[in-house]
Amino acid sequence: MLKSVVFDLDGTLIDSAPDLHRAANVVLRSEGLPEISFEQARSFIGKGASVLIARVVEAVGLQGDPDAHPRLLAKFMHEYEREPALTVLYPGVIDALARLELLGCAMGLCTNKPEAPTHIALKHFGLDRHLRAVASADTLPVRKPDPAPLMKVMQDLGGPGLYVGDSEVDAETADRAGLPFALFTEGYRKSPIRDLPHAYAFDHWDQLPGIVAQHFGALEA
Ligand SMILES: O=C(O)COP(=O)(O)O
Ligand SMILES: [Mg+2]
Repeated sequence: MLKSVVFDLDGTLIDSAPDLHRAANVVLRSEGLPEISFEQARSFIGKGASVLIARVVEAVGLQGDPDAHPRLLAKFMHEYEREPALTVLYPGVIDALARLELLGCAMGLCTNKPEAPTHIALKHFGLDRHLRAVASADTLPVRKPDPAPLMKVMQDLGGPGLYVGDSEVDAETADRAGLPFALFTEGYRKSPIRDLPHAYAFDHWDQLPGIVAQHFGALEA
């Protein structure tokens, strides 16, 4: 039986908040504006770069300036499209992906990070060799929580399966796609675990192969 497993990227496979925070503050400094805190940056992640910069613009009180968003977003993309410097894989990710491969899973990615930095990060961390299909924020005209990118990745893998992510956006996306959701609890969610609809939850990647085996085993039984 087909075992499709699709992952979110930021806050799920990689802890990228430090690089996103750094890039946002490089932009703010270039504008002579006050920097944002790490906690602010972390809370702005989830709906892609454009929304992150909209929140930055609001945080520094520039929402009245119509040029601020496009200008800061262009600077941010320039700053962010480079090799990750402060980003790390969550512990156990590579082992878990190797074990999922042994279980015969077809794996893919559905992220709200734009294509260019997505592919730089996947290659940097050696994740690309495990992922047969990828949808980023700009792959389709719509992005998460619209279910279309997730459904496209599942289709590219051969059929529906499990979505694994860390946020409110991911839980909503899986729900709208009619797919089961596994919540990684150590990412960038803002709500309590119980408020995010999920079939499974895990706080360390060494738990995921067991969850996946149980999920598809139950379907086979
Ligand atoms: O870059 C973002 O805002 C979110 O990215 P993610 O969908 O991989 O969590
Ligand atoms: Mg995420």
